[in-house]
Amino acid sequence: MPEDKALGFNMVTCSAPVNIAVIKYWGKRDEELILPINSSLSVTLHQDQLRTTTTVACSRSFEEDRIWLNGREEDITLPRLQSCLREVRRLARKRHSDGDPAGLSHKFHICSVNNFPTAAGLASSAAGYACLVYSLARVLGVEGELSVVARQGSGSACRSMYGGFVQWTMGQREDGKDSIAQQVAPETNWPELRVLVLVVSAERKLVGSTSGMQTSVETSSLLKHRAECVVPGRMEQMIRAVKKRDFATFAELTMKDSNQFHATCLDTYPPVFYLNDVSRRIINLVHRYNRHCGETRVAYSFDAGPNAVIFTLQEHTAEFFQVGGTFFPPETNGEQFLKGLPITGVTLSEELKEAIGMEPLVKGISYIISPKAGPGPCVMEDPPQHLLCPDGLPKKNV
Ligand SMILES: Nc1ncnc2c1ncn2[C@@H]1O[C@H](COP(=O)(O)OP(=O)(O)OP(=O)(O)O)[C@@H](O)[C@H]1O
Ligand SMILES: C[C@@](O)(CCOP(=O)(O)OP(=O)(O)O)CC(=O)O
Repeated sequence: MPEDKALGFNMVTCSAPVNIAVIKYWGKRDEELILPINSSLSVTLHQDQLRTTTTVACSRSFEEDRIWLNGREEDITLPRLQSCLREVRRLARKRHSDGDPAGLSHKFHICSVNNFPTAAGLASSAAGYACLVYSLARVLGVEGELSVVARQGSGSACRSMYGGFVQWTMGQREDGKDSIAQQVAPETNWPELRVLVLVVSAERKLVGSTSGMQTSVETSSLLKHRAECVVPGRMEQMIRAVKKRDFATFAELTMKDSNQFHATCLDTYPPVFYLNDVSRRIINLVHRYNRHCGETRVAYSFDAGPNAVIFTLQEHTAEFFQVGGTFFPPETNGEQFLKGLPITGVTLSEELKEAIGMEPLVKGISYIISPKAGPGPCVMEDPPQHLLCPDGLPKKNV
C-alpha cells in the first residue's frame, strides 16, 4: 500500500466477524502452532451486530510495535500477537522479495475495539485475531491464504477469515500448512437461517478456552474418542446438511455436538464447568418446544461459557422470541432486552405454555442479539472510521 503523503504513514481500518462453531474445536496437538485434534465447522455471524474493528498504522517514525485494545494499551510481547506480526511480515517479505519492500522496516501501531464483551464466551479472540491479521495483511499489501496466520493468534480465529459456513480442516502436517479454513457455503446459501444469542452472563469466565482444552487433552479419554471416532463423520454430515439447507439434520448435529463438547469438559479432571442453571433451563426449553411442535425448529449451542446461541428459521423466529421472553422475562425494560429488535404481536397458546411447563425465571437472560449469517472481514473505506489519530495514537473516544 503506498504511503499516505498527508499522514506520513500507511493506515488501514478493517472489521471482522465473530463465528459460532456447530462442530466444536476443543483440543490441540501443537500448542504453539495451534493445531487442533479435530476439524470443526462454524457459522460466521453478521457484523451489523457483533464485530471487531481494528486500525493498523505502519510508519518508519514509530519506535516500536504497540497495541491498544478497547481503550487500553496491551502487552505487544504476548506470544500469540508476536506470531501474527511475525507471520504477516514474513509473507510480506516473500511477496516483495523482487520489488519494493515498502513498510517492512516499519513498526505498527494497532488499535482495536470489540462492540461486545471481551473474554466472555462471545468469541472475541476469534474476531479480534482475524481482524488483526486481515488489517496487517492489508497495510503491507499481502494477499492469499491468511487463515493459517489467524489460526496462530487463536484457533477459532481462522474460521472468522471467511463469511457464511466455514470448515477448519485439522490437517496432518507438522508445520500446520494444511490446517486451514475454507468456506463451505456463502451466507447467501441459507438466507432463512436465523441466530439468536441469548446473553446469560457477559462476565469474564473462570477457565479460558486455551487452558480448559489443554487439561481436557491431558485427562479426558472421551475427548480422544470424540476427536477420532465422532467428529470425522459429523463433519461430513454437517457439510451435507448446510449445502442442502436441511435444518432438522443441522439442528440435531449442532445440539449433539455442543452436548458432547460439554460432556468432555465434565470428563476433564478436574472438571471444567461452562454451563450454568440458566443454560440448562434453555436446553430443556428448546427440547420441550421442539417436542410440542412435533419437529426440530430450534437448536442450541454453547461455547466455553453459559451464553446460548440459538439457531432457527425465519418463520419460527417471532414465536421463539416470545417463548424466550415468556420463560425468561426481562425485569423491566423489554426494549433493552431485545436490543431494539421488533417485538412482534405473537401470543403463545396456553397449550404451548403448558407443554413447556417451566416457571418463568426473571432476568435469567440479560439480553438477546439476533444476527444472521454474514460475510467475512472487510476494509472500511471511510477514513473517519480510523481509530488512530494522524499522530498514530488512539483517538480520545476509543
Ligand atoms: N479486538 C481484539 N484484538 C486483538 N486481540 C483480541 C481482541 N479481542 C480479544 N482479543 C484477545 O482475546 C482474548 C480473549 O479470548 P478468550 O478466548 O479468553 O475469550 P473469548 O474469545 O471472548 O471467548 P471464547 O473464545 O471462549 O468464545 C483477549 O484477552 C485478547 O488477548
Ligand atoms: C469452545 C470453542 O469456542 C473453543 C474456542 O477456542 P479458542 O479458539 O478460543 O482457543 P485457542 O485456540 O486456545 O485460542 C469452540 C470453537 O469455537 O470451535
